[in-house]
Amino acid sequence: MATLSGVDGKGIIVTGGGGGLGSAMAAELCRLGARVVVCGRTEETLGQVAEAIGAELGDGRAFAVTVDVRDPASVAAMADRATELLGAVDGLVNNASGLFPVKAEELTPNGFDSVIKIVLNGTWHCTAEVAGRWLRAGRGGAVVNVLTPYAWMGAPGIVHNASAKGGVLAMTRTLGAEWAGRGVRVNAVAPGWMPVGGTDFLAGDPRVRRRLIEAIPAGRLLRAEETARATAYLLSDDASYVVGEVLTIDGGHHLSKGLYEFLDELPGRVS
Ligand SMILES: CCCCCCCCCCC/C=C/C(=O)SCCNC(=O)CCNC(=O)[C@H](O)C(C)(C)COP(=O)(O)OP(=O)(O)OC[C@H]1O[C@@H](n2cnc3c(N)ncnc32)[C@H](O)[C@@H]1OP(=O)(O)O
Ligand SMILES: NC(=O)C1=CN([C@@H]2O[C@H](COP(=O)(O)OP(=O)(O)OC[C@H]3O[C@@H](n4cnc5c(N)ncnc54)[C@H](OP(=O)(O)O)[C@@H]3O)[C@@H](O)[C@H]2O)C=CC1
Repeated sequence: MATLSGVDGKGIIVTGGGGGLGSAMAAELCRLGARVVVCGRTEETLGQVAEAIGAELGDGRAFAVTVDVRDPASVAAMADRATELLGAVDGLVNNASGLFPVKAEELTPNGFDSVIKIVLNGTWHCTAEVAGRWLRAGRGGAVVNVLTPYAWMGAPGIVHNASAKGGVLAMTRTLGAEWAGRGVRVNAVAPGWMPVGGTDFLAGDPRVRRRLIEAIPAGRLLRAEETARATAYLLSDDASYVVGEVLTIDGGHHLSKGLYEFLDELPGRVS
């Protein structure tokens, strides 16, 4: 019986690997057989993530490397170190991000720039560096960008992050088509809200939590591990014909439109 090839034996870089989703993603990719470099700016949290994975799965599976994705020189140094640690880099997950809720009219130019530099420019710097090495070496690889449905829906209250994610969506489709013929695949996952990491603060407010869950047709929140498994698929050779695609994992949240819940009350409806 044929089995899925998965990420077993692959070397993968996860940016923002010290964060809520990044750390869960790194651990799940390692459980699926990968070896992972978690990178970000904070050495301490990265070390804790690598240590926890080591305690669960054994040494030599996860490594911590510092990087500032806004700085191309720092990204190049991270890629050098990741190659030494992993032997070969087969995949890149662009997960690092920045966000704070703000009314658009109150957002300063520097506030807008601060998020664009991390999310849009940072994704580009990492992709250009890592995929550039694959292209020059004449070998393939897989990039997965972490989006969210508001990359195409928009999100009042976070114009900086929504604009950056929209740019990364265009980057995903553009590079997906530009590099597919040379074995470099670029795809994305678009998870809905997970009560982890940068939006954990929302989870404690019962009004926010209830409103978010009510809008999700699947009727529950997403688990970080589910996003990790979707990412693993796109990184794997099973997805070798998947190019410039966005795998949405949001329980139908972005499709939750219309008046379905009022259907039985509408005049003129024949049941
Ligand atoms: C709220 C709506 C929720 C909808 C829920 C539904 C779905 C949820 C989907 C969630 C998707 C998640 C996306 C994410 O990206 S989560 C990741 C979040 N993680 C982080 O943000 C961690 C990293 N963050 C940071 O590094 C910083 O927060 C920052 C992004 C600001 C970057 O730091 P940096 O050091 O570069 O920036 P500064 O602190 O120097 O500030 C730069 C300018 O930005 C202004 N600023 C900063 N914070 C705020 C704030 N809270 N409100 C307003 N303005 C802010 C700051 O004043 C600086 O501007 P000025 O120089 O002009 O003053
Ligand atoms: N949580 C959620 O519900 C959802 C999250 N997402 C996406 O998932 C991803 C992870 O989010 P989440 O885990 O919630 O957030 P976190 O804040 O926990 O993670 C963000 C990570 O990005 C890193 N980072 C920020 N700036 C830089 C930088 N300049 N260079 C390198 N690393 C940086 C941070 O580390 P450090 O500060 O140490 O550098 C941190 O580890 C994001 O792309 C987000 O948009 C998508 C949908 C829903």
